[in-house]
Amino acid sequence: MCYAADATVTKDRYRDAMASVAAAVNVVTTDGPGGRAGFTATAVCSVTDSPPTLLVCVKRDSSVGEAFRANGSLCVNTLAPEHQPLSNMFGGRTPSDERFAAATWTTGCTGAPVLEGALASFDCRISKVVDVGTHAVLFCEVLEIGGGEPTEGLIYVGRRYDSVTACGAA
Ligand SMILES: NC(=O)c1ccc[n+]([C@@H]2O[C@H](COP(=O)([O-])OP(=O)(O)OC[C@H]3O[C@@H](n4cnc5c(N)ncnc54)[C@H](O)[C@@H]3O)[C@@H](O)[C@H]2O)c1
Ligand SMILES: Cc1cc2c(cc1C)N(C[C@H](O)[C@H](O)[C@H](O)COP(=O)(O)O)c1[nH]c(=O)[nH]c(=O)c1N2
Repeated sequence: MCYAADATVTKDRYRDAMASVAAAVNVVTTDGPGGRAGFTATAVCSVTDSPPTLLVCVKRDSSVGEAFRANGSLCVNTLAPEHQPLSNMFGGRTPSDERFAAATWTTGCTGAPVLEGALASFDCRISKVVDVGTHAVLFCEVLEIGGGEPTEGLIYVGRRYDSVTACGAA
């Protein structure tokens, strides 16, 4: 039985292990009094369907984090394989206006940009924020859902992109 992390559980060892965990890729957006912002996130997961709630983890020292807190709302846009270049743009070092110019957007009920062609989009009110280490965990109540039938999804695994085909899809 162990009650404390052993010395081998370093930040690098943790990241190396997490790199082997395949994850869906999302562009998370917001707009409002705190300004428009968006970033690529794999740290997104479903929490409960009653009320429909998901979570998003965002680095607290990132340039985008404050806009999400200030607006109190966001949209999770789940990416298709053709969105890989968009994922790289929203993944850092690209000015915000250039990120948004690279795709077509509509506006969700919260005012957040909704990506045209996203596999699914979840427009949400941020219901709770919990700071854990370097990240803020944003719990988000889903207010509006968009998107079509899933066919192929973009995943990130082994520090690179790949795609998966949904069972039954052509
Ligand atoms: N949760 C996150 O914040 C997260 C997730 C994926 C990628 N990234 C960022 O994207 C870039 C490329 O990542 P990579 O996968 O090629 O190599 P990497 O070695 O930086 O990350 C490997 C894996 O560790 C996890 N991870 C990375 N940074 C993290 C962080 N700060 N907090 C919690 N988990 C983290 C992710 O699952 C990631 O896929 C890096 O700058 C990385 O920080 C961040
Ligand atoms: C594939 C992939 C996956 C993630 C990221 C990157 C990439 C390439 N990044 C990093 C994040 O997108 C990047 O730091 C943003 O651009 C934040 O804005 P600034 O870095 O401050 O411009 C990221 N950041 C974060 O806070 N939570 C996450 O889940 C992820 N996931």
